[in-house]
Amino acid sequence: MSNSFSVLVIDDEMINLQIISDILCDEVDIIMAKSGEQGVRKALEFSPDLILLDVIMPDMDGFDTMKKLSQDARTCDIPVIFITALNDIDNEEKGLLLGASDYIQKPIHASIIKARVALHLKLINQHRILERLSTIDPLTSLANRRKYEETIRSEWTLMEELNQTLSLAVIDIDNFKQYNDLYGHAAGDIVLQRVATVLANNFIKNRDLVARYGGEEFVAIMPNTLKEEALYRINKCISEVQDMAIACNKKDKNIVTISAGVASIAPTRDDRFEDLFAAADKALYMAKTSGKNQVKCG
Ligand SMILES: Nc1nc2c(ncn2[C@@H]2O[C@H](COP(=O)(O)OP(=O)(O)OP(=O)(O)O)[C@@H](O)[C@H]2O)c(=O)[nH]1
Repeated sequence: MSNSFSVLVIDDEMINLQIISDILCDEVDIIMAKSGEQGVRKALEFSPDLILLDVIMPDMDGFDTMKKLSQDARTCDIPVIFITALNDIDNEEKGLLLGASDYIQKPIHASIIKARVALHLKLINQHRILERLSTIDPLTSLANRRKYEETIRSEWTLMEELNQTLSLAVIDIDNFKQYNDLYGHAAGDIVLQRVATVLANNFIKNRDLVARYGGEEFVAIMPNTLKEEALYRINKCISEVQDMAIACNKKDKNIVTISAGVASIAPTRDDRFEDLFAAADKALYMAKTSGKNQVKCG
């Protein structure tokens, strides 16, 4: 595979699969499926960017295939374009009401298929850019608070279902006001970026998420992570920031450090993720009042 987009084509006629593939293969990677069932399987396996779906097929027709795709959280957001010989208004309406992004009538015209697919890929690209802009902190390139809120909710639910431990760390740069006052806001921004890089390099397991919560405060979500492991990883971050030895006081050579609070829980229906954050935040307060440059547990 070499193109930046992949398109799954589902059609029971091999000749149609071949024609559509020949039309699009210079612009996109093509995945072919010869039935609705195979199409659903390949959609799950390859997560294509777009699906071109025939309507009239034996066993599971295009409409049923569309219903199956929209019932699964892993495939429901993949845009679908029907390509069909059914050219009456009722079926077109039915396809669009099922959630299809477009409806192209057969016989296949290369220029129409190319233009419609290009249009939808452009929309998909724009959607991704917007999504990225709305979830990334521009200064540090970490996830932003919005993404954190979204992720903590979904991980909380998943950890409850799987009966696994969720660890959360709240991390804050020490004496940052003093640093800003001494070296200026632009230099402070560079410190934020360097600390963010340390955190990003240490929270890379499975579905870990590290986000800039606001100002000089960060959060790290560690799904399926026990408190001991969370503490080990946070202590590693604290050491690495210290080892960078970013000077923060010209006279006595103080350096930039971070403090953190960690809390862990295997959530049950009676627990609230807001309380996990509050416990980690309280532990951060203890770390600050105990001398900073350390982690405490909630
Ligand atoms: N350069 C820069 N500074 C920021 C940014 N966001 C917040 N700050 C600064 O972070 C500092 C936070 O100060 P405080 O809340 O007093 O915290 P602190 O000085 O680190 O004190 P402790 O947390 O108790 O160690 C303030 O000076 C804010 O202006 C940012 O995006 N860039």
